[in-house]
Amino acid sequence: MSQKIPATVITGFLGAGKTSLIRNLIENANGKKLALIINEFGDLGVDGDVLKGCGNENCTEEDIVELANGCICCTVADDFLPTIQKLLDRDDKPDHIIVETSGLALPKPLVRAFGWPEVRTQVTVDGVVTVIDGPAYSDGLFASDPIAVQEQRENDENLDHDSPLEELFEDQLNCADMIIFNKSDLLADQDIEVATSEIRDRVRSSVKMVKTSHGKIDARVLLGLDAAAEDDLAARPSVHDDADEHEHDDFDSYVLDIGEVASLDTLLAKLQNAIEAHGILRVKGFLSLAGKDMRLVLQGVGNRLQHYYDRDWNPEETRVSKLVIIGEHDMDQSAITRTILD
Ligand SMILES: Nc1nc2c(ncn2[C@@H]2O[C@H](COP(=O)(O)OP(=O)(O)OP(=O)(O)O)[C@@H](O)[C@H]2O)c(=O)[nH]1
Repeated sequence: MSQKIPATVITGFLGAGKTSLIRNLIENANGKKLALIINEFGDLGVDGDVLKGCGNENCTEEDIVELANGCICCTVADDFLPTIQKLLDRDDKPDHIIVETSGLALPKPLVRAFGWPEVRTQVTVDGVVTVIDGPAYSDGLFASDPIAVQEQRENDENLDHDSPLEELFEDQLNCADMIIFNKSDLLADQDIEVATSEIRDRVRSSVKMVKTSHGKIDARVLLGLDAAAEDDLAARPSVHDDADEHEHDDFDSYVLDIGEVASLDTLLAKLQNAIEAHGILRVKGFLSLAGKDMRLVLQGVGNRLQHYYDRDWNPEETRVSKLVIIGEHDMDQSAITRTILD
């Protein structure tokens, strides 16, 4: 029998740096031919577009498949399985498959799908890599709020989990073979030490931990973990093990079309206000600026906004300015829109 193709599952919360890690991997693949399956929460397909912009021969546009119909963990049968089957049916098979889950996905149902008979004979999960947003962890974003949890429990006796963010974080840690503690450039050494030692206490002793900036890590460290995670599910407990599927009702996203931007500074100030006033978790998209030939990529994680020009607008494409906005389910979309557009 021919050797199985290794697949790496990259998981981690919204904006942790998964796409940055993959971009770095494409550029340093040591000649390996990669295929990417990119799953995104929100309808804009920003990550896929950013990665296609790399233009690298290790990973051409045809090697990148986007799955934008919600979280991969809940659409494995409809989306993931046919996609991977198509990759495996190709004449020029990839050397390694990388799957980027959405920041809200639970990794375990995806790993379980690799155990399905049609897949397991041809592919094995080389490793589950969980990317952590270092500063967000240190700011306590994933820590449960014991008082709030207790109050929720008193109102709902069936509630058996912590906050949605804490719960996701726990699942992503429990499933990991490797933890990437990212954005270490934004933290002091002492904070990194405290955070990484807390995290180490929460994961299996075999889990490797690496700190990175901008997802820069040697491909030889990231790939080749040889975990066969699909055969090792029992060691990866999930708070959702007893549920058929998990609800994404805790989170919501919408796309805002803001038209041509006259002043980037004004827009950034309004966005900052909206993020702070409405607890927006993630903003990303492309902007058309008046008088500029290039497309601007805008990325917001928590209250940190970044932007850069990625390429010229093509003469045949319509210049649009669209942002996907992701927050908890009760975010007030019309108030957010007013803050940004008025
Ligand atoms: N300062 C700093 N910024 C980073 C680092 N890694 C990623 N970023 C920035 O964080 C933002 C989000 O990075 P992505 O790589 O898109 O994160 P992601 O996990 O793919 O995001 P989602 O797919 O939306 O969940 C971008 O603006 C990146 O440039 C890092 O190590 N340091």
